[in-house]
Amino acid sequence: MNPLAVLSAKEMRAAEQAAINGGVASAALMETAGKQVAEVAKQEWSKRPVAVICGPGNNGGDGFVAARLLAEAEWPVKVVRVCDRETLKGDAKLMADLYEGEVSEFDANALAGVGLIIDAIFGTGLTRPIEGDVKTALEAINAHPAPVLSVDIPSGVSTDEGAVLGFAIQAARTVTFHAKQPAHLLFPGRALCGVVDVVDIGITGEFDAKIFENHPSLWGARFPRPSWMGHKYERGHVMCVSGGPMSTGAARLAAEGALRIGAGLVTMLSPSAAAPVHASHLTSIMLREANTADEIAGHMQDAEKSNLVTIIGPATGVSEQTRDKTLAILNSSAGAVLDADALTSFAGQPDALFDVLRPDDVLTPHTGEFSRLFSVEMKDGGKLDAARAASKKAGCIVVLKGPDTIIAAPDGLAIINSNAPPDLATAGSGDVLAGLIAGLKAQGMGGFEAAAAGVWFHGACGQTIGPGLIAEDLPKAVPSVLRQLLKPLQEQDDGLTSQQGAQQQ
Ligand SMILES: NC(=O)C1=CN([C@@H]2O[C@H](COP(=O)(O)OP(=O)(O)OC[C@H]3O[C@@H](n4cnc5c(N)ncnc54)[C@H](O)[C@@H]3O)[C@@H](O)[C@H]2O)[C@H](O)CC1
Ligand SMILES: [K+]
Repeated sequence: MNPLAVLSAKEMRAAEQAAINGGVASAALMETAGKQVAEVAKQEWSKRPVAVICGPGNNGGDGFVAARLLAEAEWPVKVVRVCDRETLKGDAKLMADLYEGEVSEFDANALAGVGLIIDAIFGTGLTRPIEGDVKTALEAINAHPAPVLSVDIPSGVSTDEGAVLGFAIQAARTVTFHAKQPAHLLFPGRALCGVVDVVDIGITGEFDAKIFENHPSLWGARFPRPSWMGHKYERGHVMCVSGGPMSTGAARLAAEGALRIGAGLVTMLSPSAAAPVHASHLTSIMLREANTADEIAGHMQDAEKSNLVTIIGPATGVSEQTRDKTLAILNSSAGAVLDADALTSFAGQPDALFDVLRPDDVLTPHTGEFSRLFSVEMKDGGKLDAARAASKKAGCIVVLKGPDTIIAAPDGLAIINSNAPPDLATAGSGDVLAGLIAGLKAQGMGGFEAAAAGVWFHGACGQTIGPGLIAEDLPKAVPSVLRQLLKPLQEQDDGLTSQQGAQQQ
């Protein structure tokens, strides 16, 4: 299975069942899961009194295994149950029976003197909000100074959404099995996991995953690279529609993003009144006047020949005019990246936009713009489903921005990004992102991959700069990230060339 695959709770159960059908004993999976938890505890922490808190299901079963193995390794172990003994069944009961030490019920003294807490209360089987005695136990764990190692997922976090169901554990580290689940990548779940270790428990076989964690290995092979014999006209053209004279910076940030990521030509389409402002800033980016939707349409005419992709939205203003300009782009053969005001200009009449979007167009809303366009209220944990549903509804690629940006395609595929530092939450940062995506699309990447690669680049540039970052820094950081990304790909090429040379000799 692709190591970047992200499985839902249901898919995880199906993968587990497939392994069992293939001849692996379910108790063996649980034994390995518990063993891996104990191994992580031993690797990460020195020997110390540990409390293993076990819940009613198989997550608790993993906890009993970890407790037995840590006790065998002579750790002082205390097992505390947050359920009635009778509720344990199947493999969990078997593992509870195999644990020979004392098991107590959770009370005020349960955590006295412990230096590590293993949270094996709930995993993928959490179905309802945490309340009552269980909540009291979770509160006591969070209030205790010892670090928490969560089994599979911090108890209280919903696997498929990363939302807190009533109350949740704050872990220092989380050991999960076989593959990550959405909650390990989506906030607030991701922050509650601490460091996530994905460990092998012996589940093999292919799985047709629909969700992936963003990484160059998903799209690196299709990432554009300049060739020796190529010229700028083969590297695509990005046009960027500017706002008025007092709002030109956003479009310039987008244009710079597009040029830095490698688009061969970038042109600013500016209202006449704003053209002098741009003229005093732009050097390698071309400047053309375009005041109306018709004039924009005129610039789109040779779109196919130059592989033109047009960005509209950054500070273009929420207006009928922006709507008409957007429609002019979508009714041409130019590709489109629609951001900010271009999206909000269709709030209340989204079908006028959805009817003309093409599958490869890219929308890049932040949560507020998304809610306005798709008329949905965003709740904690609703993001992944909302982005996938929106992509289907709009019939194009949707990039729902945030600390855990989702890139969704109409066929249900989704990528969750995980490399964005919080420093990226700054004015103009999203404008650069629109430019990066358009620049990659103009160079021939499909909308979905261009969006995933653009989002990853944006995060990597943010990491390169770090604290103090302003949006103007992002295009400047692109070359160093490009160098890092293309180096291994270049080495692969060099390897191939030398192999071919050897074969020819
Ligand atoms: N995926 C794998 O291949 C493996 C997973 N393992 C572990 O198994 C758990 C999932 O186990 P499951 O029994 O399905 O669920 P839980 O242990 O999370 O708990 C279910 C249990 O809890 C009750 N319950 C649910 N919500 C609440 C609530 N809010 N309050 C009280 N009680 C609640 C529910 O009724 C059930 O009784 C997975 O996470 C892994 O840790 C295997 O061990 C290895 C293979
Ligand atoms: K847990």
